[in-house]
Amino acid sequence: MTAVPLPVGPAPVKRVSLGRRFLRRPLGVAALAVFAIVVAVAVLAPWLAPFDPDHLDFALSHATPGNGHPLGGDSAGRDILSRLLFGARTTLYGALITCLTCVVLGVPAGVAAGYFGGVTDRIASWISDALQSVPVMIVLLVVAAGTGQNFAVLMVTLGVLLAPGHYRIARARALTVCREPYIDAARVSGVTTLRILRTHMLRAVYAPVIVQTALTAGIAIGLQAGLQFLGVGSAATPSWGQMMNDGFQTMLSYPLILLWPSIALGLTIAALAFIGSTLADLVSVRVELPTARRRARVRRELAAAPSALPEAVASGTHVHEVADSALRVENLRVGYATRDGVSEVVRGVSFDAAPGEVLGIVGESGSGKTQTIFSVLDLLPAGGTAVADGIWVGGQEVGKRSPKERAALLGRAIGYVPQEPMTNLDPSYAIGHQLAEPLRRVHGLSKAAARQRARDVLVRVGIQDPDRVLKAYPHQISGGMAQRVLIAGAVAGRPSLLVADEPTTALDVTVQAEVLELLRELQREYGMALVIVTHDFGVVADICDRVVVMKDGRVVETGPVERIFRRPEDPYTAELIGASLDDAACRDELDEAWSPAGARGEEAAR
Ligand SMILES: Nc1ncnc2c1ncn2[C@@H]1O[C@H](COP(=O)(O)OP(=O)(O)OP(=O)(O)O)[C@@H](O)[C@H]1O
Repeated sequence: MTAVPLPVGPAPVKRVSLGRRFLRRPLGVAALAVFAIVVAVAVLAPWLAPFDPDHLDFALSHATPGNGHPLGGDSAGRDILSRLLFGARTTLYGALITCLTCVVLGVPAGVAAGYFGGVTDRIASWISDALQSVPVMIVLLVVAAGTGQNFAVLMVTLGVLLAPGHYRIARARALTVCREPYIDAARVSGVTTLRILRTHMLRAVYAPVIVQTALTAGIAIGLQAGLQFLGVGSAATPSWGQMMNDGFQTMLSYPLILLWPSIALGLTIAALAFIGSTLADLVSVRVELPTARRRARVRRELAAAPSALPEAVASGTHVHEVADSALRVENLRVGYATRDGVSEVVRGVSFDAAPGEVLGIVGESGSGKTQTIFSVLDLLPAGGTAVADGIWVGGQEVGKRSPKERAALLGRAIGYVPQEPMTNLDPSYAIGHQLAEPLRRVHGLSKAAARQRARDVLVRVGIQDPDRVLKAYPHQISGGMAQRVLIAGAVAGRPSLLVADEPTTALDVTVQAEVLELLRELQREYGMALVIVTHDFGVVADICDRVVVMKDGRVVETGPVERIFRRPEDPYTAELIGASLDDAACRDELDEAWSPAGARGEEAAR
């Protein structure tokens, strides 16, 4: 076989900052522009205002727009535009005090409660719950009465009352993050608690806190205007709430006086709400999905890439006729849209597997094994695009079918065993439910029949006490048992093709051997084709008949296991075998096992 020249690795996918992603949302940008104008107006009010906002001119009382007063005059004879511009200052100043108070009190308390838990969490959560049950407006009126209507104190009080919003968000995020393995890693490497809180935890909460702050600012502005409308605050300081109060009293005869501050207030609150919701969208979806146009471009570029098929076929990539294959993949390409074009992660991969055959797809981390398999299953992550000359399952072309039709193959024609047993079982449901539910939904079995089939299949995969396991939750069984459960789920529907993605990586050595043996037994018993993805040539040696070696998204070599071990044609394959089987004793055993007189015999070697 001729070695395929290796391409350079795929271009790294650039991470786009939150700010830049925000600027791609038209609604968010419009809201930000409105808010920026309000801020600019507030800062530049002394220069922009045509008149002193407190200057009284009785001739201007209830004046309609015109005569140098674009928005007219209020009931006391003051220029409405000037008061509106200065009112923006009061409004934003109040919102700023409230938001700062929320952040300063709520975020550290939430992070500490989530990280330390126990008494800290209980006390902080109790205070937060107590604050939430307080009637905000009444407390503000009492504080206004007690402090001589001090505006700053009122806004700080409002911040204290709204701080539970920030607290809850920071606590929830901290609770999730503090269980992450990288936090444990930081702890064991001697990083101080203060540093972990400052770096990892605050970094994790900052995005949702920004969202919450934008929403809180809107709420604070609304409540502040409500207080001013009720007459709280100094009459000497222009504010939108006071202006609304003035307009409200003359609403029927001079409606414009009420209209201007209402528009200013409405626009500012709406802008903050849209900024908040756009940020919330961006924070919850960290990876931006390419638009339909970019996706179509990726598809075109992948399709236009030169085909690797003729050489691959010539070198024995396909050894079965289409009709005789359980799985056949021809010239598969997978790409992701990047800012500079397309990052191609699978580049013209072709292989096939016959019923009853075990095919290993082997390669180092990042070589494209999982992307290849996920393309077959139509489970590529959002943003990934697969293009192929053909994908056949059981002799039927499925690559051009709709996503719904592809999904219908899973659990019926194709079974799938994932890499991480624990994370693939839902902790909220008992094992029995998780096994029986797909049998009922996909195969239409009755509840009792599905449960019986689930029990039978658990027995078949070697679970000693199936009745206990059926009732158990995932955290009550070991990793090895969980993998057996997933294998049971994958074969329960009697698929003709079983795909296993690194099924032993998360298990210890003894359990690995048992799981491989089980897969081999089931594959023989049900006559399935088994496609097993692995980075380990030891696994290939254990159970595979043929192997596809991948690197940088391409097939570098393919052939029967015996031949590949004896005479790897590509230096990369030799290197990979050496890295996996560096124990001389093991190698000797393999050599012996694959001697012409060995168990599998010369006949199987091609
Ligand atoms: N969502 C994604 N967006 C962009 N590139 C991706 C994405 N997922 C995977 N890739 C890239 O695709 C390439 C192949 O990844 P793949 O997961 O198939 O590797 P692998 O051979 O299965 O390795 P491993 O065993 O470590 O999972 C890698 O370079 C990876 O960075």
